[in-house]
Amino acid sequence: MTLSVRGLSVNSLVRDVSFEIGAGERVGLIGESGSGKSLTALAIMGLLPEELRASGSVSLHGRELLGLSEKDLSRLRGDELAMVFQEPMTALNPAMRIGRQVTEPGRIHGRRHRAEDLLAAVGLPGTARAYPHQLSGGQRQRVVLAMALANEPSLLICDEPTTALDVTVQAQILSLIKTSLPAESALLFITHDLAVVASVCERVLVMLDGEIVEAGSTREVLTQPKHEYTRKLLAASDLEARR
Ligand SMILES: Nc1ncnc2c1ncn2[C@@H]1O[C@H](COP(=O)(O)OP(=O)(O)OP(=O)(O)O)[C@@H](O)[C@H]1O
Repeated sequence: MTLSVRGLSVNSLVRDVSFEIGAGERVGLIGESGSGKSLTALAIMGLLPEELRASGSVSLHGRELLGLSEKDLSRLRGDELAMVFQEPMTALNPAMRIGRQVTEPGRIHGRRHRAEDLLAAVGLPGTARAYPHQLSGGQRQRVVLAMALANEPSLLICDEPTTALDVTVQAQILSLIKTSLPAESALLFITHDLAVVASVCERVLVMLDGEIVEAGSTREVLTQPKHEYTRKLLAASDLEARR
């Protein structure tokens, strides 16, 4: 199993969360704002703010991550573990050329990549000498994806990666995630958009008030939701209208 989360709690904000993601599996995590999706992701990455504490177990290929030293965690991040956030500028250095930024994760982890190759793979040939402010929001998110995927992570976590982008660009980024993620990588995709889950994920977890209240195949959960909260989420979405 690539990722195994067992009884994960973050203070009392996330409670007793358990799920697994196998190699190549794409799993959605949905739920309303404040339900604990981001804290779950940050706990897996070892990036919780100092005042919060995770308990339970998070293991990657059988190796326990909770309690690892910052040094060991930073060795995993950008290599085995990668994360893409909603706002690409949070992951980019405004004063560094794009080409150098995309090769940085490789350099840190002792691998050499050509910036041009990484950028071409995300549809941005010829941009290596640009600075982030010279790119559009969608192009910046492509750069972040190029960085996240450079070392072919075992697990990629995307936290609302398209929410800050306009609709046409959202579709391009989603299709890029689907096509450029290595076949063996596990994906945890956080979104509030059920149409996105339907297009990207084969399984989905539904979070409410810090707990997972429903889990199953995307088809099952979106067509025959068991939990009342999932039914409400579906009723409130325009998923049918977009089909
Ligand atoms: N550093 C913190 N200290 C205390 N409470 C926090 C902290 N960070 C987040 N919370 C609270 O934890 C709960 C879960 O937050 P989280 O960001 O995981 O929600 P979310 O489901 O990702 O929401 P969104 O979709 O808005 O990002 C919220 O009630 C939030 O206010």
